[in-house]
Amino acid sequence: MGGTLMNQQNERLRRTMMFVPGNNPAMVKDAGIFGADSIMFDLEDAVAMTEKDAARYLVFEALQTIDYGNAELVVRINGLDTPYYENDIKAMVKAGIDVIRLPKVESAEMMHTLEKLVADAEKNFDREVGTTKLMAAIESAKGVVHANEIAAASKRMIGIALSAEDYTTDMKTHRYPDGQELLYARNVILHAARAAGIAAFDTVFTNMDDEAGFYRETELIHQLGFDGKSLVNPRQIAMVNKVYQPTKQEIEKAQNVIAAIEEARLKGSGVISMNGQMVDRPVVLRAQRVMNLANAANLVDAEGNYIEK
Ligand SMILES: CC(=O)SCCNC(=O)CCNC(=O)[C@H](O)C(C)(C)COP(=O)(O)OP(=O)(O)OC[C@H]1O[C@@H](n2cnc3c(N)ncnc32)[C@H](O)[C@@H]1OP(=O)(O)O
Ligand SMILES: O=C([O-])CC(=O)C(=O)O
Ligand SMILES: [Mg+2]
Repeated sequence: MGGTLMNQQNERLRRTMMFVPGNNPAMVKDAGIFGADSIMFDLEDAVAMTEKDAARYLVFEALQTIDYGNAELVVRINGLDTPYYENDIKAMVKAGIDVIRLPKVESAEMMHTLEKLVADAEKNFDREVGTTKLMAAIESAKGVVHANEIAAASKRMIGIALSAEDYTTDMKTHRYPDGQELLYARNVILHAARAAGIAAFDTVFTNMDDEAGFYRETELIHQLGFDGKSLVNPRQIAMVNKVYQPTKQEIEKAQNVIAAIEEARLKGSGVISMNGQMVDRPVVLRAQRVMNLANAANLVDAEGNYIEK
């Protein structure tokens, strides 16, 4: 079973992974001020062919000079079928990027190719081998069919993401408000990620004027169990955080569960009854995730009291 009590407590939250076009100096400069859990510099589809070198150079410089605080730094490199990915990998590893996201992944072999190039770059640029983490974007039927092996392709994997714009094109459909066309892919990707013990990310929502639609989609993927979502705009960050923020009642219940299990543990037991409800390991793990989310949303003070907002 994935995750001990300890690493659940320390789990890095990845609710919001915001795309930042790698060739836009103003956006690259300010990307850290919006509070995204992960900032994802894009060298792929947000960047025109004529701008590929300029974007790589800009992101490389930004990574050396700008303080992005606690945000995880991710770069979406160009695909393995382009002339750009090798230079992307070298520059990003040299700059010390946290995570490389490979787009349009269809097999574990593609991740192995990436891993080999990343390891070579780490050796060349004196970075500790294994420190650059990887993730895969699944954007086609073939990618969905191979999601299990992709998710388990490397020890460096931190997550897999659904990329619904390319995926719906591949499936000869398009995106509908109710998301029925994505239900299978979402569930496959989520199960592949959970089975491999890594994170699952939902896709971007591109209609900036449809707030109700954005909330509807975010509530759905939260209910399914996704860690979070790829985003295209800073305004979407607060909306995702709102959906992922636990309620006062959920927080109080989680605190009671954690207190009860501590008491049980002191008595040498792993299970206890709380108001007639059995509390055991899975209940405790869920409670710890609630507290992790509550702390990230600054909803509890140092004494554990709920902060009314
Ligand atoms: C299918 C795919 O591959 S999707 C992934 C690739 N796509 C992208 O990376 C697109 C990223 N997003 C964007 O470029 C923009 O948000 C757009 C084009 C969608 C909308 O642009 P706008 O209408 O100008 O956005 P908006 O008015 O909300 O911008 C407000 C501020 O946030 C900034 N901003 C907007 N999006 C981003 C972003 N993704 N990253 C950083 N800053 C951003 C704007 O520069 C603006 O800053 P300012 O007030 O200092 O001028
Ligand atoms: O990763 C994403 O959500 C954006 C993307 O490339 C796609 O939807 O094709
Ligand atoms: Mg895509």
